[in-house]
Amino acid sequence: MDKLLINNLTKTFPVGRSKRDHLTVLDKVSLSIKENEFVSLVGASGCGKSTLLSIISGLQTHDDGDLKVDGNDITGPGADRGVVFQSYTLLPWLTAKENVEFALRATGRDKTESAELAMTQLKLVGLEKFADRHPGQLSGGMKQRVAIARALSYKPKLLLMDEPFGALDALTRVQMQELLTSVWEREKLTVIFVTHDVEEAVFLSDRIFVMASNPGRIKTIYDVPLPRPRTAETHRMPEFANLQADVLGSIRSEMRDQ
Ligand SMILES: Nc1ncnc2c1ncn2[C@@H]1O[C@H](COP(=O)(O)OP(=O)(O)OP(=O)(O)O)[C@@H](O)[C@H]1O
Repeated sequence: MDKLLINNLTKTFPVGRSKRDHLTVLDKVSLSIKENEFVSLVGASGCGKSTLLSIISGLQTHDDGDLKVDGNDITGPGADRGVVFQSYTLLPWLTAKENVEFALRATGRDKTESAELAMTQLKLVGLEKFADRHPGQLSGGMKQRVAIARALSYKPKLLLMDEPFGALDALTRVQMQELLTSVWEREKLTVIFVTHDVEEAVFLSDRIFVMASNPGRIKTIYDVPLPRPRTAETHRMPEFANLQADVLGSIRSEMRDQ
């Protein structure tokens, strides 16, 4: 069954003073993503990856086309979708646990249930010992783990991630990729992951969607037939390097055509 179905999605932004001047950022984007799939969106800067993710999250509206999660139209943000951005977006005056609790309270859970669920989620990302720390006392990787715990706390089945590991150092990034893969497998999530890092996309994904720019659209879809679980060994497989080169070539050829 399709977890997400998008049909002929179009998005424009007004530019200039006249109402008629607009920039078409996404042009008739159609795609479907199956339950429990891990999909990455890659493409040149400005091709519309974040806009597409933001429309799926319900934080931005679209002009035309249909979007459905589990067969239901997307009309705004909802607890069926969790979102993690590159910037940590934690509330600095709340502890790690309180940040997660805050999101849970917003979905209508009472104080006791929110506190219990928040600790369960922090354990899931290995942060139970840091529950009482404030964001300013946590490393970048830890903050991003809190953001993942928060996004998963109300049990969404579709997780939307926009460059979530972009601000992390290389080693922490690898650790976070492994953490995400294990959470994805355990929680049977469907993930849409925006990244500039093609190696990261190949390592994590079942499929990679390369987007083209001006206007943004899906250019090529690559299957990633690498076995799971993926490990450090996976990076050394010839198929890994070949696929990485193909995806990079597709992005570069698109940039040359612009
Ligand atoms: N609120 C807005 N108003 C006008 N134009 C916008 C707005 N938001 C985004 N755009 C434009 O839409 C296009 C797509 O932007 P978007 O951020 O989705 O691209 P992206 O592929 O995520 O880029 P990057 O990889 O650099 O993050 C860009 O040309 C951008 O300037």
